[in-house]
Amino acid sequence: MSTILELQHVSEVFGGLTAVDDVSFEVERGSLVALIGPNGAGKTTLFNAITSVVPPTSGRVLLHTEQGTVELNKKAAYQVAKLGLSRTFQNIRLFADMSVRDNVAVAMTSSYRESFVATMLRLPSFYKKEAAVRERADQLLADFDLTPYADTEAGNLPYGEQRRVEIVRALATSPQVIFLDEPAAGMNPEETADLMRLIRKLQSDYHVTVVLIEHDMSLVMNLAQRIFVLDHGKLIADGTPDEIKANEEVVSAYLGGGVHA
Ligand SMILES: Nc1ncnc2c1ncn2[C@@H]1O[C@H](COP(=O)(O)OP(=O)(O)OP(=O)(O)O)[C@@H](O)[C@H]1O
Repeated sequence: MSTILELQHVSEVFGGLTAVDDVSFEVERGSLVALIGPNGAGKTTLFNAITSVVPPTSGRVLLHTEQGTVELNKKAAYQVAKLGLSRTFQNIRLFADMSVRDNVAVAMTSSYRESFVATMLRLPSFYKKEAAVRERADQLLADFDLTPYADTEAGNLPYGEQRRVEIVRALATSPQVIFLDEPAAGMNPEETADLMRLIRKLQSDYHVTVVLIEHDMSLVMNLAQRIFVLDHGKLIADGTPDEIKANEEVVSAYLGGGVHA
């Protein structure tokens, strides 16, 4: 196994508040890991720091690829996305008035970029690329049982389906790492079970490294191979689900008596 993502002493300071405090850890290529911790622990802030949405105040975020190592903290968010990191947000950010297919296709346009001239003149290559984008979007929708909704406006879908579309859209750019911010929030048990199958598929069929923030401990303990625990911005534990469940500091900071795994 090799490391794909490495955080070295990452901190994020907002005015007088240290939201992420000297966090270092490594994520193995192809693994499925979770970031957990109480409300306000700094989980979303850390996602924002890794993906350069809000670059870290200090520390380094390294992406190790076959071509070499890239320092993500020196890149803009769009460059980080191009390097193969994609994410979903706590609040769903689909284009509500666009069809499900178009939501997925739009995400792909950056990887299938056609020249301005070819687009304006509608040259044959433009139509070829358009067809390729549509074909791949439809393939992804089929893989994730979303074909019946392909022509539905995304905003009209039930909540759980919208979340699934968002994850499939994040996958459309063929990322190396996907970051999911509370994917099970607001889902009923049936939707959560579907979501767990979807997340497993990202790893098993698409070989994507998955990093997720989640408060649903049953989902986390069942899915994650490794768990990182944040509390007040600090990494207080890092281990397998069994190690985390047995960690007294984690139990008193976060899990309490309520781990239903
Ligand atoms: N842009 C910002 N400016 C100032 N403070 C911020 C900013 N973003 C986050 N914070 C603060 O940083 C801390 C960490 O917030 P963050 O949203 O990362 O926590 P979280 O672990 O994701 O919480 P939750 O589980 O509730 O989503 C909080 O105290 C929050 O108020």
